[in-house]
Amino acid sequence: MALASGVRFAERALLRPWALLRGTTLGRTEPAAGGGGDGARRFGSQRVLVEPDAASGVAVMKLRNPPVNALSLELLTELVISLEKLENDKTFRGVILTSDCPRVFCAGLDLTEICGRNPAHCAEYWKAMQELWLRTYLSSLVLVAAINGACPAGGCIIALSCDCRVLADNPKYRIGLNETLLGIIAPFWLKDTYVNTIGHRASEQALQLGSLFPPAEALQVGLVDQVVPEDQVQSTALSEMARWLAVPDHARQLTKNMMRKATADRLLRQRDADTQNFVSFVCRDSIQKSLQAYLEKLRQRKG
Ligand SMILES: CCCCC/C=C\CCCC/C=C/C(=O)SCCNC(=O)CCNC(=O)[C@H](O)C(C)(C)COP(=O)(O)OP(=O)(O)OC[C@H]1O[C@@H](n2cnc3c(N)ncnc32)[C@H](O)[C@@H]1OP(=O)(O)O
Repeated sequence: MALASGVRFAERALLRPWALLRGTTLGRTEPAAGGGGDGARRFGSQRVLVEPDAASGVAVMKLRNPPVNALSLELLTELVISLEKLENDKTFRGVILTSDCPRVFCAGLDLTEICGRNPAHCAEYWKAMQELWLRTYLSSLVLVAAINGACPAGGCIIALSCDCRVLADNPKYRIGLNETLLGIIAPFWLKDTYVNTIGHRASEQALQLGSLFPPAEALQVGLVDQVVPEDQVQSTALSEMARWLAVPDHARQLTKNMMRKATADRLLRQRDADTQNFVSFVCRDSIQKSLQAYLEKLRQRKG
């Protein structure tokens, strides 16, 4: 379904979120395997599986957009709506974000959403990306990223927006912002998030070089908080969650807001200009050629 352009994504998501979903089944509720009561029922959508545990107040949210959890417009939309649903349900205090796809947490922007597309589509897509970042970065919930696979670029943005990151110890699971290697540039709000996490000098180096850090280096630079064997990612994420939930919500939430608001406000003040910048940048012929070549390389690499 084509969406009317010119209407802000956030406004539409708030007014009629379901209308944004193309061919999705968001809101479906089904019993979890072996589950019984309400606390064990899972809900979600085609691309986001939510396993809520009402007793602990923690939900596990799994990205499932195979093969690599590329952030399609649909996945972005479903993530925002699932998060909003949990935020509005006072039963929940924390979310563990993880991947349902083997070996990949999230491959970042779905390049097919910005390659060979018209400016209106690119604008709509970018607004959805901004919306997800704003929602996660300012979420009142505790968000723990259980990173069970490769985590480049947009995947790293999602992880960085969480409060805590646990990475599986596998040399193939690299994390970082590799935009420059694709010939594109991380927007200022992404740069700010990086700086807030690993500091100015480390960000300056990593952003320019497009560094993707293997687990030990990611831990050393402060990009993740824990690196653990792959089969312990989930349990470690739960332990981290318990540590964060031990703090009274109001004090933690106000502190989080104090730490993050200025960074988010910077985007909120210039959201339209940021969208325009993105669109005019990615629609340049030279950038389209780079993206096309990069996608081609990814496809050939497979064969
Ligand atoms: C001044 C103005 C400012 C302007 C701002 C401009 C730009 C803003 C940038 C915004 C910031 C965010 C940027 C991004 O996120 S860009 C995306 C970067 N992502 C990557 O570089 C990751 C690419 N993928 C991989 O490295 C690997 O796929 C992998 C994630 C490590 C997984 O490897 P593997 O399991 O071996 O899978 P394959 O490589 O075989 O891939 C399977 C199929 O998936 C397709 N694929 C992979 N990644 C993407 C993607 N990001 N988008 C779309 N499609 C993707 C791949 O081509 C394979 O497809 P096929 O089955 O058809 O061959």
